Amino acid sequence: MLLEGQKVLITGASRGIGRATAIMCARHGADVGLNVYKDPDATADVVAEIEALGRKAFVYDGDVADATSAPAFVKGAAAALGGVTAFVSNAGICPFHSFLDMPQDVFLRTLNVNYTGAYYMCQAAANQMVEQGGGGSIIAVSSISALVGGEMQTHYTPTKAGVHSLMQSTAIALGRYGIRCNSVMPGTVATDINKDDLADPAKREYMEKRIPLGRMGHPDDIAKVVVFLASDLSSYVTGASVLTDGGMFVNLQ
Ligand SMILES: NC(=O)C1=CN([C@@H]2O[C@H](COP(=O)(O)OP(=O)(O)OC[C@H]3O[C@@H](n4cnc5c(N)ncnc54)[C@H](OP(=O)(O)O)[C@@H]3O)[C@@H](O)[C@H]2O)C=CC1
Ligand SMILES: C[C@H](O)[C@@H]1OC(=O)[C@H](O)[C@@H]1O
Repeated sequence: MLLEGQKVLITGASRGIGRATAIMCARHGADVGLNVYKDPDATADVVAEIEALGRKAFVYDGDVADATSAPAFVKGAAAALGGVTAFVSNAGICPFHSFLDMPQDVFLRTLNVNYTGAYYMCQAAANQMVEQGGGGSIIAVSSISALVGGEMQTHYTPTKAGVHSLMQSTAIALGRYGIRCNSVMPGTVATDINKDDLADPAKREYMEKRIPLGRMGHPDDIAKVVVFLASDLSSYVTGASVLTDGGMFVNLQ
């Protein structure tokens, strides 16, 4: 097991990549702090899976875009689990919308959840790790969309680039405390975030044909990389990004 004795906190842990990451961290020996939002049934399911693995689970239900959520989640989890050794900023939304008529509320909500919320959460986690001493690992779930664009994602792709850049700068700011900061960049993973978009057979076929490995990602494909970045296997990795996309990014022709 790669995370024996670790205390890993994950935002957006009720579904998709966050859920898979929480369960995989527990499989690798970690106790898990789960930030969830408006999804009590899904949360109960994740907690049950974690506890069935013999690990502890702490749940904090709060909007990452609300500045009070970050200290409440981190401090609550640290008290319940006995500290924080790794933090995964995962929560995110992608309400596809055209650029020219992008409603301000859609733009601002996407920015506040995907970037501002990530900033608050990573800052709270870092302060907890500094207070504890002993270093730690902060992982932001960025995206292939940090590197390329999307016609219906003009509000979204900059937030993914933002969290990637945040990891580069926090890696510098926190290195002296032994805290590593890295991003994982998933390609396209079939989850609720893109359920409607990928319901279009033509879009789904286009995306799948771009992927040399011949399939879209599964949430576990991303969770494995997060476990690596949280573990001692990545002890000299900081300020880095791990593109995890089945080869989609490099596939021009
Ligand atoms: N799926 C993909 O193809 C890719 C995803 N990503 C990134 O991965 C991350 C996870 O996405 P994915 O698992 O696919 O999406 P899902 O929609 O499946 O899950 C998103 C999770 O984030 C939570 N969440 C949403 N808004 C908030 C909020 N304001 N506060 C707290 N939690 C919130 C959701 O909780 P609730 O259920 O209550 O809404 C849910 O648990 C995102 O950051 C996304 O940008 C990056 C590249 C590709
Ligand atoms: C929501 C998208 O389908 C998904 O999220 C991203 O970051 C990439 O754009 C993926 O395609």
